[in-house]
Amino acid sequence: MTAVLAASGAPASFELPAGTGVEVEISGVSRSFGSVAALDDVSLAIEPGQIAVLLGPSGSGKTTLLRAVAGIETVDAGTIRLGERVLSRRGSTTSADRRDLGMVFQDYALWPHMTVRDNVAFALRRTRIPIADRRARVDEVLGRVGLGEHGPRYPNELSGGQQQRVALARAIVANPSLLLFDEPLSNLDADLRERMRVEISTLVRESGATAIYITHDQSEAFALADVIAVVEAGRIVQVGSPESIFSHPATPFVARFTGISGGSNGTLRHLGDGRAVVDVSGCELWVTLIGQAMPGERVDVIARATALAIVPDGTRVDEAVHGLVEGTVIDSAYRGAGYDHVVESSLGRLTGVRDAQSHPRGSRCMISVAVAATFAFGNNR
Ligand SMILES: Nc1ncnc2c1ncn2[C@@H]1O[C@H](COP(=O)(O)OP(=O)(O)OP(=O)(O)O)[C@@H](O)[C@H]1O
Repeated sequence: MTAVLAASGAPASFELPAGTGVEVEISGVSRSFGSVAALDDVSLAIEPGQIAVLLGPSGSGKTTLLRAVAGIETVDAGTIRLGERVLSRRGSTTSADRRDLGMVFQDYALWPHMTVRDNVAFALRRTRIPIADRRARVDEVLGRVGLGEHGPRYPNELSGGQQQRVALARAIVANPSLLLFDEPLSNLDADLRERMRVEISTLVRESGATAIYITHDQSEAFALADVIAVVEAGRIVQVGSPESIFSHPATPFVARFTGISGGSNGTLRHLGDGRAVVDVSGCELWVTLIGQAMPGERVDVIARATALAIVPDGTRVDEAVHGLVEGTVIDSAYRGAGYDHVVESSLGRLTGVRDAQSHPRGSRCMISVAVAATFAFGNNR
């Protein structure tokens, strides 16, 4: 497969043989540390070649799950199968170096006393690639990540982004069937993070490997994933495509963790087809209903920022598509393509409310609220 590098340095082409991604099946996995249940009956199936992102807050169990898949952590219950082989079960763990995987860590984890070339070559020590061919393979992959000239250097002579590229080269050099990423971008600044995210996505997809990637950054998760698993307190609470999680978050936690503008409590008035009318502080709105609720019940109402826009007074809307709420502008911030406002409204304090023009602090405004991106959750959610 021919690929063109997008990293720093001159563009070049390289031939990388595509590996074959492995199917990953995690079934009923639990792992406790003392009284802390880091993983509680976790199941997840990942198809060959997919990028699965584990998205969750700090302490939710993402790293423990990734380490269990890598064979660095044992499991108390359940199984982890990679392809045909069950590699983890209670009392039995196949070690990481016999799992045909590459790993990229947040802190790069490079050997400081080895050159860049030797760090990458280290991953080939157990492969069948003839020793005489290894140097060429290492240089090819270093070129692929934009570090063709950096082989003789030591890690402390490289920037953070370059060190992470070395780690990436080391992870892919042996063409593993599974790649694991433990928050690989969190030590990089915002601009570099976005570029490296694109490079990782391109490299992983070209390699053909299956990948599991953990992050607590929802925009990174949405940009990278074929499938997202949202992790909360040791459990996977929703699995789906980025689109399905965005449009149908299973719980208020998932909605909040995947980006909201604001929300409030309301009372459900009428039920429609997957939709409902809610009364929020005296204002009636059509919303998307998640789960079950009956008229008269209290519901959590949450709006994504994409649901909201400031509209001129007197705007007429189709209530089945958009509702209207009134609010007072608290703040206005210039965002290049327009302005984001913070507005106090009957739907609570809303952030990221867009308009092409700025509205002064303290002014009244009308906000249109898209039904498709505003959710009501019944009490059972
Ligand atoms: N070796 C350990 N000994 C004791 N407790 C642990 C150990 N490893 C993890 N834990 C606990 O298990 C829970 C899950 O931790 P884990 O590191 O998997 O979460 P995480 O979602 O990866 O968090 P972060 O994003 O902060 O890395 C936490 O409560 C953590 O304190």
